Amino acid sequence: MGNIEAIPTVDISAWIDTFGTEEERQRAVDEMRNACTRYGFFNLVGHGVSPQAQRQALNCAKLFFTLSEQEKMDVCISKSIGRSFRGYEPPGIQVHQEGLLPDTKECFIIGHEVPEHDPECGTFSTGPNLWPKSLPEDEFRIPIMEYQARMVALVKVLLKILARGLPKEWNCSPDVLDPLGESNPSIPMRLLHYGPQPIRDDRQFGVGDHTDFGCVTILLQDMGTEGLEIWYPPTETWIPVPPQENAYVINIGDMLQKFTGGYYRSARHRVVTFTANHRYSVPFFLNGQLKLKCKTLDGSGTETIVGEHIRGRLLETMGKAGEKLK
Ligand SMILES: O=C(O)CCC(=O)C(=O)O
Ligand SMILES: [Fe+2]
Repeated sequence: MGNIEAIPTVDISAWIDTFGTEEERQRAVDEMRNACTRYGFFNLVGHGVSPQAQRQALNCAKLFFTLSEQEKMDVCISKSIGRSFRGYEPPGIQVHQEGLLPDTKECFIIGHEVPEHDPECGTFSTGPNLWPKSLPEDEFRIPIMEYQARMVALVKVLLKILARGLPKEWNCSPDVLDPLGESNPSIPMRLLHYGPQPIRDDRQFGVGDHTDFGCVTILLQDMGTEGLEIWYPPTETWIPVPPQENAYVINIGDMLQKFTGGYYRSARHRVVTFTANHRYSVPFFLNGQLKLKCKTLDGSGTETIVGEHIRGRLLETMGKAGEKLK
């Protein structure tokens, strides 16, 4: 077996530009299927999101983490309504594996904006976002919500391509994955910051070895801040996934792996931060429509309710800070 050193790159410009030919669109389907059945990860290019929009999202992350401890704690997750799970999560909360220390990352979580008067407000992952008072709207809230809308549009295209890549013999409709991204799906986006960790400790990571809980993750990494690695079982090695200019890293999560009976892989990954550098990244997670009942598409019959699956997985990692989700 050859030396596997990099995840594949998939170009979806034929699905974004109206002049893409059928042959080019099918090529993107085939490439994405290969990437998702084999690695569960790929670099995405030709996605149509401008470099300016990407830079602005990262700048919002950098801006948030210039706030003082007090300003960050003013929008702490514990202040979000019910189980809506929005706002600032301090470092040292999530633990992904027994024996590992809690993640060093700190993050700010933004979801679908649901007003307080909505009857669903306060249910899991559903409610108003928390916005820091000291950050001007046009530098923070507005660009973030614009970027979120871009991510929703992009993930809908990815669902179309992934649906077309499913095995022919399953006879799935080309729209079979669409409901995951419809009717106000759960779409947490995390502005992430990893502080430097100059002293190496094999139990301490930026984010410890884990799989994502939801369906599809669209990850934006800041150039020059390496650290993401994915586990590749055939060679039993960690493959580094360095940031690429203007690209995204896409990965499949546990919910889509379940829905497709394991056809698309939810791969283990982690963020190694044994460096003196800061790292910023912005993952957008399509968890899916929380009430949706997903019966395994291969016909084997197992049914999973998206919201129950996601909340259960989150609770496993949140320790005491997860009390509010119970
Ligand atoms: O920061 C990253 O590159 C990845 C973070 C991650 O894996 C996650 O938040 O699930
Ligand atoms: Fe992840």
